[in-house]
Parts: sequence; C-alpha cells; structure tokens
Amino acid sequence: MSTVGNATNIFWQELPVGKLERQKLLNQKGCVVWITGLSGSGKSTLASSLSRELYTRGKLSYVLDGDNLRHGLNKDLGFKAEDRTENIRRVGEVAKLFADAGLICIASLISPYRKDRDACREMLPDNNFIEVYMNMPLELCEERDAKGLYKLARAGKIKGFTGIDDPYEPPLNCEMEINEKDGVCPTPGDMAGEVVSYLEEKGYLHDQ
Ligand SMILES: Nc1ncnc2c1ncn2[C@@H]1O[C@H](COP(=O)(O)OS(=O)(=O)O)[C@@H](OP(=O)(O)O)[C@H]1O
Ligand SMILES: Nc1ncnc2c1ncn2[C@@H]1O[C@H](COP(=O)(O)OP(=O)(O)O)[C@@H](O)[C@H]1O
Repeated sequence: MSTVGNATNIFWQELPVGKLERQKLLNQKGCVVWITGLSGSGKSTLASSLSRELYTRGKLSYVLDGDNLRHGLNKDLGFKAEDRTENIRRVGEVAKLFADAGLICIASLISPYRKDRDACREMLPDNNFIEVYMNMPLELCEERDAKGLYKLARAGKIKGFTGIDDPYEPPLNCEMEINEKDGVCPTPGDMAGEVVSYLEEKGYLHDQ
C-alpha cells in the first residue's frame, strides 16, 4: 500500500496478460516516437506519413497529436509554461500506456522544454523512447505559416508563441534529427523512411 501524489491507500494491481505477450501477438515492440519542434516544422506531417508507412508494413501505431489532444484530454490547458509542462506530462503518461499495450506510439507536440521531454523519457521502461527533432529553421516554419499563427504572433495578436516570444529548447542528445539537406527539406515519405529504418535497425518491428 502506498501514497502516490495526492492519492493515499492505493495498491498496484497485477494483471494476467503482459507486455511481452501483447508484443508477440503484434510481432512488434511497444515504444514511443516523440516528435518535437517548432510549429510548422513538419511534426504532424511526419507523424502522418510514418503511421501510414507502418500500417502498410502491417505494424500497429497510434498518433497522439498536440493540436488534437487539446480538443479533449488537454482542453483545460493553455500555453503558459506550467500548462505546457502538464500537457507534456499527460501525453507522456498516455504514450507510456500505448507503448505498454505494444503499439508504436507517435507523439507529435512542440514540447518546447527539455526537462519535460526528459521526464517523458524517464517514464518509459527500457529506454523505449525515440526522440525525433524536427530541426527546421524558424524562417522556413514562418514562411510556411500553414495556420496563419506566426502572422498573428508577429502582429502581437497571440502572446507567448513558441519561437517568437516564447522559448524552444532543442534536444541535446536525441535519437534522430530531421534537417534540410543543401537547403532542401526531405519529402514526408523520406522523413518517414528515415524513422522506419531506425525502428527496423533497433528491432522494434519484430517482437524478438
Ligand atoms: N502560443 C502558442 N505557441 C505555440 N503553439 C500554439 C500557441 N497557440 C496556439 N498554438 C497551436 O497549438 C499547437 C501546439 O500545441 P502543443 O500541445 O503541441 O504545444 S506544447 O507542446 O504544449 O507547447 C500548435 O500546433 P502545431 O503548429 O502543430 O505545432 C499551434 O497550432
Ligand atoms: N517535408 C515537407 N515537405 C514539404 N512541406 C512540408 C513538409 N513537412 C511539412 N510540410 C508543410 O508544412 C506545413 C506545416 O507542417 P505540419 O506538419 O503541420 O507542422 P507542425 O505539425 O510541426 O506544425 C504544412 O503545410 C505541411 O504540408
């Protein structure tokens, strides 16, 4: 019996079917692919092409996209520092559950603070956390401005916009980085291909 956070008198319930058995059913290993980067850097695009490519290969994945989760699970949170931290903590916990279920969980969120991403990494047993940094220049993201938010931020109509008047802390030791090559951004298919190769090489696409 223990106390966890604000919960007292709680027990850990052992369950009969374990992660290894679920992984055997799926012939893959549960893990979290955590995609971080500025708004407009291509996080959702990579998440989409990666999940499609994995599906084509018969691998089960699930995408946790920051924008989408803010419509439900995280709709009580805004963009001040402590809200972003709570946003990342909750998504980290959900991602951990999906990985435990045996899925390749793809989380795509700005996740601007290094300590919050590191806390998610620490939550995962056996280091099954693959941090992918969309290392795209702010100028490119701003030029894309798919949602018109940079324009609003520059006009002072959105306060605390990441990269404009709110910080983004790039990873120091991530597993993968997606960059422009000779000033050209890889295609969505090529970005997904890089991640799939990594997953293949590290053995995530088979259960043993
Ligand atoms: N102030 C501010 N700063 C950054 N982004 C903002 C802001 N306000 C709204 N948006 C929109 O919210 C999306 C980011 O949500 P996330 O949950 O990924 O953000 S965070 O990880 O908690 O920082 C982000 O989506 P993406 O463009 O897909 O990154 C924006 O569309
Ligand atoms: N590799 C890419 N090549 C060309 N355009 C891209 C690429 N990745 C993203 N884009 C475009 O950039 C814009 C922002 O991408 P998105 O995936 O929504 O970024 P984020 O989720 O990081 O905000 C979209 O219009 C998308 O089509």
